[in-house]
Amino acid sequence: MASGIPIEISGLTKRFGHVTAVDDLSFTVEPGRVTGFLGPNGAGKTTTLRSLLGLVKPTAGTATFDGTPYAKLERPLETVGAALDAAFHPGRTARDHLRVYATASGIAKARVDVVLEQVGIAEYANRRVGGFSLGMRQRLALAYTLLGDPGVLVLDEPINGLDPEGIRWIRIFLQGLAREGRTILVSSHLLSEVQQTVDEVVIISRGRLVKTGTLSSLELDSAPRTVVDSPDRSALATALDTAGLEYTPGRQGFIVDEPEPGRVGHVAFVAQVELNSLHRLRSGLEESFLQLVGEPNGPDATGLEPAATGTAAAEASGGPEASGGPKASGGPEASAQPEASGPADQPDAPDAPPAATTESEA
Ligand SMILES: Nc1ncnc2c1ncn2[C@@H]1O[C@H](COP(=O)(O)OP(=O)(O)OP(=O)(O)O)[C@@H](O)[C@H]1O
Repeated sequence: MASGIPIEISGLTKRFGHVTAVDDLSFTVEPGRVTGFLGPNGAGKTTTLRSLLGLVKPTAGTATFDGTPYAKLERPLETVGAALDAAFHPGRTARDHLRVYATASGIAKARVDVVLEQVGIAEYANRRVGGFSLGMRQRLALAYTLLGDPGVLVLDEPINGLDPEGIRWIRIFLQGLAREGRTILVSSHLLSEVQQTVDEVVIISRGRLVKTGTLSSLELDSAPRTVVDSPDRSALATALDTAGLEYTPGRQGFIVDEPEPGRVGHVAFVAQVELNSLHRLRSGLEESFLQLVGEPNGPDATGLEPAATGTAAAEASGGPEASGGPKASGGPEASAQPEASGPADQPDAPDAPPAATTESEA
């Protein structure tokens, strides 16, 4: 096995005509762990990966493997295994599909059966790929990436289309490869899809970096808050204001920017405000992710509907923009999403290698 080396993205920018797909993006992916490359549809993930693999020419910046661009790698397939836009000849068997690439790359044919075994489809080696399920195709694409036993794997949405058993399998498989010291970069538009698989996350939105770090650091961002309600919301709002607690009104009460319900209860007690609800609200990882990429799940991602404007609570709290609400980083454009269309330059050519080699610019 080739040793894992870092993937280095530095100041990467890619414009297609007037569309800025990737905007001054910088991050590093280290060996020995599985890194999730996350962002909603159209965020620029595929463009970044294609830049990394030399399939599109960056407008600015670099994307390298420990300083070396893909095109300059001496033995690319034995350094980097990449599955982007996997396309298969439907009439060819899984074994033949891999043999073609092994032969073209000077890789021993014996590797074909090794990798088919590794990804768990050895028993289908002589079946035509045309009859494969999406999950089997995903495994075949993965087998291709492993042909050269590379130290780096770059996988675009490898979990998409897998059933729960397939997801469990790929999680254990990728983590095993990472523990061997490989660098594993896995893209996905759904955090929930990869959260069991990845150790680190790189999150982008509209071509820009919004967060890098461990999955647990993202968990910290989804800090718990307290939901509290009273028959006298106006008095409760005054009590919260007096105590300096920040909050957002919801139909089921106020969502207070305070993790300890006991503290909120104490504030109400001191102000002699009767409560009829007091509990902790833990927002999920997925919500935290959606906040980061500027896609809050509705006006009140907590699941609590906002109070009608003009109620005592809303007035007392300063209305729906009061702090204590979701900390979306997307600003006023948070809901404006770029078109979710993928590159138009990915022909499903039956004989094309999994990494297509064309580029079109809008
Ligand atoms: N070849 C191209 N020509 C024109 N625009 C493109 C091209 N490739 C990508 N884009 C645009 O660049 C933006 C980023 O697209 P990209 O496919 O990189 O995002 P993504 O995060 O991979 O999304 P998805 O998960 O939907 O594939 C989108 O607005 C897309 O329409």
